[in-house]
Amino acid sequence: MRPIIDIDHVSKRYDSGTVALNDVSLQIDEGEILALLGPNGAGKTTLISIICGLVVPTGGTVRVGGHDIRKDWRAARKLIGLVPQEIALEPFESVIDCVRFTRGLYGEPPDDAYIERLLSSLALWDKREAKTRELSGGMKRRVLIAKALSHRPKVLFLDEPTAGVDVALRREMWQVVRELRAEGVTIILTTHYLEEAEDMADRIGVINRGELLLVKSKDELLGEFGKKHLTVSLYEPLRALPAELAGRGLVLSADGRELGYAYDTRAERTGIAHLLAELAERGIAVRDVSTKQSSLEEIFMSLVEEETA
Ligand SMILES: Nc1ncnc2c1ncn2[C@@H]1O[C@H](COP(=O)(O)OP(=O)(O)OP(=O)(O)O)[C@@H](O)[C@H]1O
Repeated sequence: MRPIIDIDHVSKRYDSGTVALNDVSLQIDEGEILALLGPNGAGKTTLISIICGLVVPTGGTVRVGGHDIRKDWRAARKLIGLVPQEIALEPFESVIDCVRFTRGLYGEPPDDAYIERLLSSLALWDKREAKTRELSGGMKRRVLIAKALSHRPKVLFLDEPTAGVDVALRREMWQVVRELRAEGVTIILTTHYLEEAEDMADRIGVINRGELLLVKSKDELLGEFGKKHLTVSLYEPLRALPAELAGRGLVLSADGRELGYAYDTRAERTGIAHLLAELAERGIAVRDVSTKQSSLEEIFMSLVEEETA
């Protein structure tokens, strides 16, 4: 299957000299939800802005639906909707006019039946005649989504759509996103809420300092990096790891009081029973054991820290 978005060796150096993206390549398939994670200033908005034609890359090419975003920008942009980070709406315009207007900007003929369906699906139909300044923050965010979908794009970018939004509303927004995906819209979102990415995304991309560190399916990421950690506290500190226990991935803490062991919960044999038996055999008395599952948050932090180190 041809990807709906093909990002090929894209770089961006702003006039200030900041290198916001360094040789990023990424293919996004039709119908998937991709979450882009990364700390502040990592380059996420720059990447989205390049694909949407708002920022010009200093290197590389981007194709949307096979159309080069620079040479064939009109066709490429028709396929894209963007929900920006900042809420910017005309305060005295009605909801319906504002959505109709955006559709017109894309050169699409009026289609009130579609606009009605769109506003209804976003629970905005009752508010269609309200001026946007009369809306709550959550409603305003939904108007931004309606605007972004007014020309029926195939790809929707959501740049931190739930930043500063309360928990109930966040759930509501995610319901909207799920429904869009069910209709076949490809969704690329940036978020700082890792549980959101864990909950929603099919694939997760991690960006740090302008580099795409990895892109993996969420299950693969959690499976590969999402190990469980066993910590064994010892009665007597060890000076060093006994030679017989070396080479098994055991780590002795600096004070010698704890043995750390990472294991894959999906493995048939985790090796824990064996390990505890061997400790007992060597007369190493165990005071306590605890286990912990690594979350996406820890995986993310370890990737970013590893790269920064
Ligand atoms: N117009 C600009 N001119 C100069 N530098 C910029 C411009 N826009 C962004 N940058 C810089 O590029 C880098 C990447 O910024 P970007 O907004 O893409 O990051 P981000 O990952 O979206 O961050 P956040 O999570 O904070 O939104 C930052 O160092 C930022 O200061």
